[in-house]
Amino acid sequence: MLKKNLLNLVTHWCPSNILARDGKTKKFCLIILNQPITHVDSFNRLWDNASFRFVADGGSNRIYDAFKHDQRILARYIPDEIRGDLDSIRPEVRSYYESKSVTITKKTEQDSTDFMKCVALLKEKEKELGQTYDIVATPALGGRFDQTIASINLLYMMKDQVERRVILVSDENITILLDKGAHQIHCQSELEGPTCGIMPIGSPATLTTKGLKWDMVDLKCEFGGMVSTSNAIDNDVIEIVTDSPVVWTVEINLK
Ligand SMILES: Nc1ncnc2c1ncn2[C@@H]1O[C@H](COP(=O)(O)OP(=O)(O)OP(=O)(O)O)[C@@H](O)[C@H]1O
Ligand SMILES: Cc1ncc(C[n+]2csc(CCO)c2C)c(N)n1
Repeated sequence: MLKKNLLNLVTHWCPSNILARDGKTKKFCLIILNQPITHVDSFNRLWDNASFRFVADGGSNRIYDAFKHDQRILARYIPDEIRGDLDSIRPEVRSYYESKSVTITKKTEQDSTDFMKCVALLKEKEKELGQTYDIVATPALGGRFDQTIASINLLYMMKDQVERRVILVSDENITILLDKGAHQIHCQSELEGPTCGIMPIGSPATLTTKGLKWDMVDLKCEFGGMVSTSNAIDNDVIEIVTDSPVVWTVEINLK
């Protein structure tokens, strides 16, 4: 390891496990957001690897539209629950999932997005089950910029929940938040890479890394100065030490 934090703790990550075909990933709850499902292969892998599948309001239209060409295929993608303010789900989509006995719950608070309402739903389920699940949300990022920032903000809101991880999966990327401290990211070349980025979105961060094409040594990164974009994985294990939370993103590359 390059450097260690005061407690000598290193956080280990292998986020691309969620896309593995062998289902070796830790249990997670998949939350489907309202963006087009274009990469069906990665969507299928996430669906199959998930323990629960919750849909944020208009995300239901996206599943329906992606698979409606074949009723048998459509019937393979029945979520556990649809939740949100329900201003986006189309009537025929609602009827379809109601006919499949899916619980559809309306929540109208005006301070939380429908993505956040699905996170609240998971917390309710966890209380019942006495177990915590990681969260994988897809298709996340892209589309409306305010929604994209709301999803990144959710990573920051959840960062102190040390028992769970939150992973955003967009068409081309896996994105997570690394809290201040030392991290090892285990990369799988059959699932991800080569391009990656480390972005100090919440505040400036001083970074030391090992395993990247452009490594950093005590380098201050900040908006208005250096932000490590278009970097590349150069080793199976990436080591990162940061004094503030940073966003890690890596390109999906299924082989
Ligand atoms: N245009 C978009 N770009 C990126 N993400 C989106 C977009 N629209 C929706 N989402 C994500 O999908 C979730 C469900 O979307 P929904 O169908 O409720 O649309 P919305 O009513 O515009 O969203 P919200 O009510 O959460 O502001 C949102 O909470 C957000 O995380
Ligand atoms: C300061 C502030 N800015 C924006 C909103 C609006 N808003 C944020 S999340 C949400 C729910 C969307 O379904 C809405 C309407 C707010 N409440 N407070």
